[in-house]
Amino acid sequence: MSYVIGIDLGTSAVKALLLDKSGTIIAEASREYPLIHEHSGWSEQLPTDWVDGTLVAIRELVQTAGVPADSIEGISFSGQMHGLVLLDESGHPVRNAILWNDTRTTLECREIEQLLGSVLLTITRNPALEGFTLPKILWVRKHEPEIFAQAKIFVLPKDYVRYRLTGELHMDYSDAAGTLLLDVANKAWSETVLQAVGLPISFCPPLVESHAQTGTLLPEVAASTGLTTATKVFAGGADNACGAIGSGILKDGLTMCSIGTSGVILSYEQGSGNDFQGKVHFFNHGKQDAFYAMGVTLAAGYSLSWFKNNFAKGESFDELLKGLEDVRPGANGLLFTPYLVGERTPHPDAVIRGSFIGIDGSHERIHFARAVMEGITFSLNESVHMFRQAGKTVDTIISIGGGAQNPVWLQMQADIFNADVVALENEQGPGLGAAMLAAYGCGWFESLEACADQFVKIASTYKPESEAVEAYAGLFQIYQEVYAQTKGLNESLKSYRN
Ligand SMILES: Nc1ncnc2c1ncn2[C@@H]1O[C@H](COP(=O)(O)OP(=O)(O)O)[C@@H](O)[C@H]1O
Ligand SMILES: O=C(CO)[C@@H](O)[C@H](O)COP(=O)(O)O
Repeated sequence: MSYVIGIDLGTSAVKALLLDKSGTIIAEASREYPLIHEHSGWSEQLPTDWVDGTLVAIRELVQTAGVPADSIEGISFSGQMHGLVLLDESGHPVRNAILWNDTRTTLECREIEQLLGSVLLTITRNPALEGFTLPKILWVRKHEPEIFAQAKIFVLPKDYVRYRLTGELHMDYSDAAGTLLLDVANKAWSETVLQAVGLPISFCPPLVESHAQTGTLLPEVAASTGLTTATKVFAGGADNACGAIGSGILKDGLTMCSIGTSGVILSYEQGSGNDFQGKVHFFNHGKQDAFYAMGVTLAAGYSLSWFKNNFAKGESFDELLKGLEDVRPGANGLLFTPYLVGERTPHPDAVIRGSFIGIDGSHERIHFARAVMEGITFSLNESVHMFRQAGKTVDTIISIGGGAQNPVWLQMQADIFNADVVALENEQGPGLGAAMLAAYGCGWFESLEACADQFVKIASTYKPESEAVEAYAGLFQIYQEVYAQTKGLNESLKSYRN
């Protein structure tokens, strides 16, 4: 038997899956790592934490699986998007990575808009948003010139890990699309954008397809993980592109909901023709020459983790959420907006922060937990709503990510989205997508679609229930008002944040 490994370099943890040729998951391992929030709106991680976590997770995976090392043919990656890793001449990071949910770069976004005007949207298919990579590069250049002077090239999180495993530097199109430096439709670094911001093309790594082989494991990596130097390493993709592959979103009409640290509603696009005018992100897929559009909630799973860490410390999610199904839709009049680190879709706003509206003396912790989950799902519903307004049919949504582990949340998604919500046998779509890229890259299948037929396994479908759909339709309208009503208040509160 032959095997492949999929690594999902998430924001909360790295998760590794080992699968056989039938798409059965043989073993799983994961390692968490911390986020560093030095100031409100800042979010960093240590690139070495990602590498250490990945090596330990692979070692555990290989030991648990107990399969011969030389039967593990390939390995590939899914990675949290947009995070800036600056490398010096010897390939060492010159500072911490600045992550996708770091919103310190509002001024740099305005600068990019001034330099490029409407050309930016035409080339990169996306507006300048704080989370994207280019504004982070400009921020470091402006605020840390001595550190920036040491930087010779930039990569994204999973590219750095892959580099440390193989010694080779590459970036795939699906992740490059989130940098704001890629000509998305033409699949090339944009000389117009690079010139406008004064960066040389040598600052950008070579581009490859997500299923392309980019090397094999270095001897010291093989030794420390229990793999061999013959293990083929494939580029991999952005976590949302890989999530789409891992949930079979490989043709028009299919939609995915992912609740990880962030939350995403993603819709497949066969060509680059559809123009959403920057209202949703438009990126290259991990499937060659395909695309996807998506709306992003910055603090989706993060909002629930924040709630658990502060009000249920030491408890598991299952303990915190016990009795969730006994609270009716609307959490007894309590509404939450998940703007803990600002928001992206539909309100690109780095200053807005979250609210609980309607706190009542009868509310207990479980009402707050339900309100948090409903608020996250309402935020995602804004993206569903936008896609429907753009003429897309959204009647079935494949739900993945840590949030898909709770059946009450899956039913809540069906009721709020008013669509069938499909759960897979394993919620780790990005890791599965990464493993599928390795399986396809190894030549096990003639297409990603053929691989999906074998690997993507549906567990259950949640149907919308009419009474809850009606209740949520009314609550969603109230939810939509909270942003405008709290925007000014949050602007006034900004100077009190540290
Ligand atoms: N048992 C659970 N029930 C509900 N939500 C959960 C559960 N376990 C994890 N989550 C949610 O999933 C999130 C992590 O999802 P994951 O896909 O692993 O994130 P990432 O890829 O960003 O590291 C957590 O922040 C939490 O909100
Ligand atoms: O910024 C985005 C997408 O544009 C995020 O979706 C990141 O890619 C992080 O993903 P998770 O860690 O939440 O999976």
